[in-house]
Amino acid sequence: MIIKKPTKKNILWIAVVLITISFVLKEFLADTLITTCFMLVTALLAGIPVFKKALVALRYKIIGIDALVTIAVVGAVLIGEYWEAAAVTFLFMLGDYLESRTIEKTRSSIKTLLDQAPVKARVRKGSQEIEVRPEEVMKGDHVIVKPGEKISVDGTILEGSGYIDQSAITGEPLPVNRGVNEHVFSGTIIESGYLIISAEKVGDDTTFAKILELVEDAQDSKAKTQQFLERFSRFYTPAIILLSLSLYLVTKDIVLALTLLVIACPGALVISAPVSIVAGIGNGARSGVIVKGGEIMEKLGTVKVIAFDKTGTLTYGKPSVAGIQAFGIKEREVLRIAAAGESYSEHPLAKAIIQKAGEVSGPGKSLPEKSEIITGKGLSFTLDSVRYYLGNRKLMMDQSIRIDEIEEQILSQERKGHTQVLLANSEKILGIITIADRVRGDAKNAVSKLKSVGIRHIVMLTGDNDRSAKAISNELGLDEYFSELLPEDKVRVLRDLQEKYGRTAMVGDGVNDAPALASSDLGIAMGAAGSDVAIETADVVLMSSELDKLSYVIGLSRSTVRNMRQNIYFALLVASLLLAGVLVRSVHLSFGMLVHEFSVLLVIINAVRLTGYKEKSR
Ligand SMILES: Nc1ncnc2c1ncn2[C@@H]1O[C@H](COP(=O)(O)OP(=O)(O)OP(=O)(O)O)[C@@H](O)[C@H]1O
Ligand SMILES: [Zn+2]
Repeated sequence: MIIKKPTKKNILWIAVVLITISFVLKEFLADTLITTCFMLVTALLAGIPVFKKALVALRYKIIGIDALVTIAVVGAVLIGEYWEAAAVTFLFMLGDYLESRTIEKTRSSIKTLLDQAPVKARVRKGSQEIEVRPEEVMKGDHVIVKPGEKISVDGTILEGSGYIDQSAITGEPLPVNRGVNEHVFSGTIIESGYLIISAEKVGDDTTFAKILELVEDAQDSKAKTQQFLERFSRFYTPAIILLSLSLYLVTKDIVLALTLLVIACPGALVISAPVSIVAGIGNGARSGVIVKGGEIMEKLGTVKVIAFDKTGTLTYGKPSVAGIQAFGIKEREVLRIAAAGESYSEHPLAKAIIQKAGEVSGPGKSLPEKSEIITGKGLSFTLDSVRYYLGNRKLMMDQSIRIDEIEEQILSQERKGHTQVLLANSEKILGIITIADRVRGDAKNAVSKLKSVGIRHIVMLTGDNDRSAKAISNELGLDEYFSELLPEDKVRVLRDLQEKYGRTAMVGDGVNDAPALASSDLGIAMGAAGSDVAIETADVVLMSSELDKLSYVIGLSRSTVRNMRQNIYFALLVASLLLAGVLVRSVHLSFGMLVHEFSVLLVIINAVRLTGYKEKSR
């Protein structure tokens, strides 16, 4: 016969039976050999795991809770307090079991995430469709997804379109429409429609896998408070042993000394901070906000200043050409030259110009012979042996190209919030391309919500011109704006803000603002789904581009910190009450253990409340 290793739960049940029999015997038979035997067996059954753990901890030079309990139990047995020994070990075991069950709850959001992981994929091989596991899909495979099915790779749609529930990645509750050439993510569900996707990232490289990994790491990383508590308990437990030893030497009361050992277990205190943080981070992850660890969770709640990048963050970052003016050449020619010049640029302005040129004169365009990007100003390039300059007024001034005749006109467009891209040869201005980007629909609301949660100073940093920065700043009701900044200027401005107002968070989209994100007290990347750099460098990652998530995550952070404090104070209170009780001799060994385990449980249950945190709607 093969005996299966009994589960924790089964051992617990056996212990329940044993302790009940012991109790009945004790009450009705008083102290007989049988009674004692039952008590000892209970203590042994429930005590051995504790003893083992204590030994393991000792090997790492840690005297922990398990050691305290072991000493107390062995002591109780030695002085003939068998019932106390049985009761203490049983209660400790029960507490331990309930603890691990409840802690599971605070991690439940990770489980929800895990449940969303795709389990199968359908791949087209030749004319056949075969079903494989997601990790077997190769880059470049054509993956087929039907309604109700989960997408198993990150990739681009080759054929078809549909409504996709992206909540697993971005936390956005509403499905989005995606069609040919658009990007889709693993872990999302296609609600209606039919897609053929070219797999670009598979297995552990997908955004979904990255999120999971981040959340897991985040839950392990320790908050300051938690580190402090751990250091504290490293000295605390040996101190308690010394204390109860001296208590014994003074009073000669061994029961008193042993009781002190048990009730002084720092159990509730040690887990008070981590359970809150795990629950808080989990809540965020479910809403598409990844807070990378406890320390950041603690910092977030105390942010005084929020600095937004403009392009792509406060605006949609999808500018389009709103008008073209030409001086001495055709408008089409201005566009053609500009588009050729932008060929190698990744700048959103460049994309707008190239797109417009494509619409006007169809695909197929010329490439520049030499092209040079001038950061924060634009670029210069050579096309058909002519040297051109394309960019803002600063660029033209550097080249001593006169702009006074068109100055008034440029300023008036800029006051409307538009960006003016100027094209010139080495002598004069040839054209002006007016480019408009729209402010995000939820930006204004997000800013006022941030004010209502008490952010003192909200500012915008941009490389764009002063007039359009001002227009947007006024529209959104920002406290201040800084314009015409080079990337290194953004870093400097952030430092000034930090000095003047305190902890500063920088919100960006990760496009040309990475240095700023990295140098602020807290870097918050948004719309990060799909952008690995942003996901990796930022401290807080908003998977979607919903700006409202900012006030939500600040509220969450404050609730988490409050929850953590409640737990710590509660644990300290219980510990000191028990200590007082022991010293006036009204708390017994097993009762002390009962209260102690109960307080641990309450601390966890308090943290579980956080998993249901929602932002109050105003
Ligand atoms: N490729 C380009 N083509 C034309 N103009 C450019 C180009 N790159 C930069 N510029 C000019 O330089 C300015 C500053 O660019 P920069 O990339 O520093 O900021 P931005 O991305 O436009 O704004 P933000 O800082 O809000 O993201 C732009 O507003 C534009 O006038
Ligand atoms: Zn930017």
